[in-house]
Amino acid sequence: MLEKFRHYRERIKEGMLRDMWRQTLWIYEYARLYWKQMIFYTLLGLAGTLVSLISSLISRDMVDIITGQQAGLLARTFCLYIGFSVGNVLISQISNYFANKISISVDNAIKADIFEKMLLTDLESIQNYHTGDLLTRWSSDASNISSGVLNWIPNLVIYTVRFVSTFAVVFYHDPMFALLALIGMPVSMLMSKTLLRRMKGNNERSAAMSAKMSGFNQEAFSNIQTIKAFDLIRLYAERLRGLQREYLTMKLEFQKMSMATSILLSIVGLAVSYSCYGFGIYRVWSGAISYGTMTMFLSLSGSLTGTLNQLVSLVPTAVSLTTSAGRLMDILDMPKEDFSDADQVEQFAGQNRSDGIGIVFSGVSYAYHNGKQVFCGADFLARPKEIVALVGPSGEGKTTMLRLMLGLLHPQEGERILIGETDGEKIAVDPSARRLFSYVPQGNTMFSGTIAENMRNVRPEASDEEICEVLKAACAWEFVEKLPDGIYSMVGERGGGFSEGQAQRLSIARALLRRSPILLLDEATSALDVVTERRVLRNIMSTTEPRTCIVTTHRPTVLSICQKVYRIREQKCVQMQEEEIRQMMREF
Ligand SMILES: Nc1ncnc2c1ncn2[C@@H]1O[C@H](COP(=O)(O)OP(=O)(O)OP(=O)(O)O)[C@@H](O)[C@H]1O
Repeated sequence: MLEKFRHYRERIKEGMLRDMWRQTLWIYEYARLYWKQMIFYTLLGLAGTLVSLISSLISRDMVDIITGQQAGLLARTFCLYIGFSVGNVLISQISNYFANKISISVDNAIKADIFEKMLLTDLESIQNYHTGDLLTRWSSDASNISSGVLNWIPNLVIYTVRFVSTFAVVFYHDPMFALLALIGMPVSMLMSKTLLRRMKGNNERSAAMSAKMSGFNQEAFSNIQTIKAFDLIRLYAERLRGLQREYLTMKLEFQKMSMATSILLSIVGLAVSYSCYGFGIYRVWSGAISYGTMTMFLSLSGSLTGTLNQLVSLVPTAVSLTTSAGRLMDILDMPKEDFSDADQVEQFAGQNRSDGIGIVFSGVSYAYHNGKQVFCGADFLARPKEIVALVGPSGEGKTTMLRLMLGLLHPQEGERILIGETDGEKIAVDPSARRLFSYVPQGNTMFSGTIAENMRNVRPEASDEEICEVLKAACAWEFVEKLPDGIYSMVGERGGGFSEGQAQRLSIARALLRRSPILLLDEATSALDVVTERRVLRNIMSTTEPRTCIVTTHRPTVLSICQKVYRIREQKCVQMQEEEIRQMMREF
């Protein structure tokens, strides 16, 4: 016995069972937040069980009164029976209503929590996952957890209580009959053991397949233009069919296992009910029990077998629950961004509101997780209110430098600090300091909604006048004012309905509205003509806000309005001399 216990303890510590245990503890952390809902849900289930048990007892009395084996008031028993049957229906409907209400609110709460935690995850770590995969984990796996949290534990309690109470009632009337109703139990137990092993692998494969399909669909739908332009419709349609075939083969394989399980369980169920049936007839024939008791036995033996199967079916649910928990834990266990310095940043921002904020990098080295070394001892300085350009060949590290400034990436070596006008004031660059930046990344980053909604994403209290003002500064007003709905015109997904240059100007306007002391423009004016580009940059710097501006560019025309130019090359960031800049402009 002790040996067996040690054996199981060892198995729990290593391998699959250890993972399942860890995942169960993780689910428990969520489950305990919703204990009140779970108790309520459980009580509803138990009330249903109680009412249906009482109905069975009344039905027994009723049959016995009709067949003359028991004296009693038929009308009263009949009314009671009808009353309890209606009560049963009402309780099950009310219980469904509350179960739905609780289920949706718990699902919402868990999803909102997981959504926020996913967004707080370190950028580089989370970007290792395909967005389709992330979406599947957030939607399907989180739903699985919420329904599991709510159903699994209460159902375990409800089914166990139902099983024990039904068994007790039958046992009280006829112990032999009760034991007969349980002859299927060893088979069910054996099945649950086999199911546990097989289901774990199946669930993992199934989740990976769903992530693959969701990734494929999401990528295909967001690249319809490219698929059409390269005449890839047939190729993509064929790829989808390939994925569907793979999905079908996998599902059929699972289905075969489920069929075998169901057939076996049904045969056992049939054997049990026929044995009970035969035994019941024998007991009535021998005068040991009444007709009413036999009817009750038959319905309760069915309920016993049914409840046992429901208990067994909790095994695959538990496995799927822990698999989902494992998939979410992969994401949620990754490093999180730390916003604990928010107060310090607030204070620093207040002290430097009128003089502006600059940024200094000293000896910064950075390599991406895949080992790609981008910087090795790089230095950079932008004093408050300066406009500084970052130039360099494609792929040398300009965008990476801006991500390091935003605290989205963390250098392996070196120091990044934000400075005020006087040298004494400084704070470290970290996620809390991100609120001091406005960023216009490469590509189209507008959200779907109106222009005004896009603007108010960064400053909800902005008035229409303020929005028009920044649109003018970004040279976007000239096309927005011609739109029939002005700032209330709709922007499609990823800036749909606007040209690349127009979307860039809208993005710049949005960044300006944020009124941050440091503005980062990552080739944000690349789609504009040279004259508009210069006008935009001049407007940005001529506003009354004390703004430091860092621009990455491939176009030397911008350089003449910059106070400093840094060149990124061979993992270093070096300030260019006047003559070098002039030479660069001449060669362009
Ligand atoms: N998420 C990432 N993981 C691994 N390597 C990356 C990642 N992002 C960029 N890189 C690599 O880092 C290097 C610098 O990329 P970065 O985007 O900073 O260049 P860039 O100078 O901005 O280029 P461009 O002018 O073309 O925009 C490139 O070699 C790129 O392959």
